[in-house]
Amino acid sequence: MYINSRMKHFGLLSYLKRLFIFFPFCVRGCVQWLICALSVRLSSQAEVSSFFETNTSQYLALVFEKPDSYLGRELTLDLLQFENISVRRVLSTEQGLVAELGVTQFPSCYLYHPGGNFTRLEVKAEARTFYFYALQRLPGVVRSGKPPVVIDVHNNKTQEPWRPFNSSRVYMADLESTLHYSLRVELAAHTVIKGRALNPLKNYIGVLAKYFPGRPIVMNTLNSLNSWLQNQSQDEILYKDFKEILDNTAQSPDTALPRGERWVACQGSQLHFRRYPCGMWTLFHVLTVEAKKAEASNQLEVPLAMRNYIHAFFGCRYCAEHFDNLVRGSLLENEAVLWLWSIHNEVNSRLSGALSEDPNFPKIQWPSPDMCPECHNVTKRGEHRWNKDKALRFLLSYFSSNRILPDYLEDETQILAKQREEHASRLLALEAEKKAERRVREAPDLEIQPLPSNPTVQEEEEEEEEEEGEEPQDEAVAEGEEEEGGEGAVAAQESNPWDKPEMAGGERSQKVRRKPSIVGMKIRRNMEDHIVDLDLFENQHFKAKALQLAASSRIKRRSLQRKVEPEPGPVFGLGMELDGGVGMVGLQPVDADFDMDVGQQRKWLQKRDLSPTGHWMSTLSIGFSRVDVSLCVLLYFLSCMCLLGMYTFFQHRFRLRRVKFSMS
Ligand SMILES: Cc1cc2nc3c(=O)[nH]c(=O)nc-3n(C[C@H](O)[C@H](O)[C@H](O)COP(=O)(O)OP(=O)(O)OC[C@H]3O[C@@H](n4cnc5c(N)ncnc54)[C@H](O)[C@@H]3O)c2cc1C
Repeated sequence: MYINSRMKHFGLLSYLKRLFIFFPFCVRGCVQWLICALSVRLSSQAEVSSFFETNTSQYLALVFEKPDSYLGRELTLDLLQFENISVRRVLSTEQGLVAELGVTQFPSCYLYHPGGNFTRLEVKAEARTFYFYALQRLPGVVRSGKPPVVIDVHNNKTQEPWRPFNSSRVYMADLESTLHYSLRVELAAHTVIKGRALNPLKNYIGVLAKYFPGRPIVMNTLNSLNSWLQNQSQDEILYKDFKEILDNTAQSPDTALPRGERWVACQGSQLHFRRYPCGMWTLFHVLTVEAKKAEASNQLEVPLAMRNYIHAFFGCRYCAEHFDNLVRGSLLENEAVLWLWSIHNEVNSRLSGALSEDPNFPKIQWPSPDMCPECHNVTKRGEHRWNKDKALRFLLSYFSSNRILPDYLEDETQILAKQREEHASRLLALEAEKKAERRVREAPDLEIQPLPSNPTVQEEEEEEEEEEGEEPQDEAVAEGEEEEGGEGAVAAQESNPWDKPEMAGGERSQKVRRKPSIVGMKIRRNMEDHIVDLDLFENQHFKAKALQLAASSRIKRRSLQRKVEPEPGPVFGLGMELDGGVGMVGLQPVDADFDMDVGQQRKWLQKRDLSPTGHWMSTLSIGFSRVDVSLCVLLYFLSCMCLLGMYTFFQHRFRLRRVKFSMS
């Protein structure tokens, strides 16, 4: 009996649970059906002729079809989220309109313009995909709430100059920019690369050295990185050692990877759109195609290297997780080119209309019917099918190394000259430092004070707090310095967002240790000192930048507060919120002068990604000064007192009334 009732109870519970799970889907289905039923309208000649008197749409798309066709309904649903276009079904039985336009083919689509004229929509096949693609690309048709960004072709001071490009070609400048970003910025967030992250790095550099179709100077760099990595027998490497090979500090001839980013086909209409993630996709498509052409014995080498690199290092952890799940769920076919293409299309379909989508470069199922009409097939029932053989042929040609355009590339001799200059100035700085140290040693009466000559923003803020009579809160920097190479050291570096871009690993700790001698010199600077103290100069320069940045980021944070904060969205490298995030800060800062460096990226990764609690804490405390908080507490206290006062007042009145009542 008891068991029976328990069973019933259990059955009811599981029923409720199921209901709870499926309820949202049922509601969604019903809502979609309702929307469809309400918005799919049959049009008559009378309605069409008066359409523009009551509507502000720029176009009216008339889908002429047989009564049993679903095309008009599907297109109405597809285009519901677009502005400036309306869709109407016109049945073949609607004699008036059919005769007026002389329609003989069902289905077919006609556009009705405000001027009163009709034009037939030309598509390769009378099918949903083709119609949808053609209609959403009509001038003026935009996704609701996403107006296209007007690209200012003429350079304005805050944006990079727009580089005109051919949208059906791949550019080497994008690929080199991706390498620069990946190797100098993304990897630099990891002071020590060890354990399970080391193999992905080795494989990534391995496939780059094998298949990257780069210029000789870049290939020399990739090859030296690859052989250096393969010779590392320990299970960890320091990023700063990796960087020395990358920057060719040994000055091997004709070896360099250009610095900086020059996005061309991966340019976005705003600085937070496209760029590095676009470059990453392009790079991996190129590598898979090159591996295929080289008839590599292991066709999975590139997809696996990509998956593991993304998993271990990709700046947008949210994207990496999604990608991981996608790859796990997909069949890693032997045909790597097609595999990556279909995975990419799945990502495109998920992100279509998301906040991270550049309105000027909408996410589509790629290649579009315009780019490769033969890649698209339509079944007899009007369904879309990919022609995979044609798609493979298209991909092999599109990403082929001999079609990659060299436009906008920095000249090789310039790159090498710059590298030599940098090397020379680095040597000069080292020499200056050594001289300074020698001077300190030779002058024993010098008072050595280990003052930090490069205060971080955090330290600045602490100083401010100390001035206000409060204790500094964070001692991570000091602790980190003591534990070089350990977690503390990482924390110390991560807590300093204004580190120089090329400073990583134990380098900073070493620098801090060297400081006393230089700081000591600072006190006696009045003595005619001809040594150029580059450290001091750089410190001042970075400090000024840091303060400027801190001010601008404070302003940004305050303005962001006014927006609705969604769930913590994915953080892309330097803080790009994608796919449901706010989409506020890009891979490149909004101000071109504002060089986001390694330290900043570390701070972003640490604050916004690696530690979700930290993210929320920082989100909660954004923009509230101590005065705000005190005012809040004061107001809270006053309202409590007011409530208490009212309560006692009414209690007193009621008591008086009760007394009066009992007396009478
Ligand atoms: C591994 C990975 C995972 C990501 N996950 C997310 C995520 O979860 N959320 C998020 O918001 N963003 C994510 N991104 C970023 C996102 O996919 C886009 O890269 C970014 O929004 C820029 O889009 P885009 O318009 O430049 O085109 P991209 O999708 O970056 O494509 C770059 C270029 O590749 C070509 N192309 C497009 N589709 C295909 C295809 N199917 N096959 C071959 N070539 C194609 C086109 O020429 C296109 O211009 C991810 C990026 C990567 C590399």
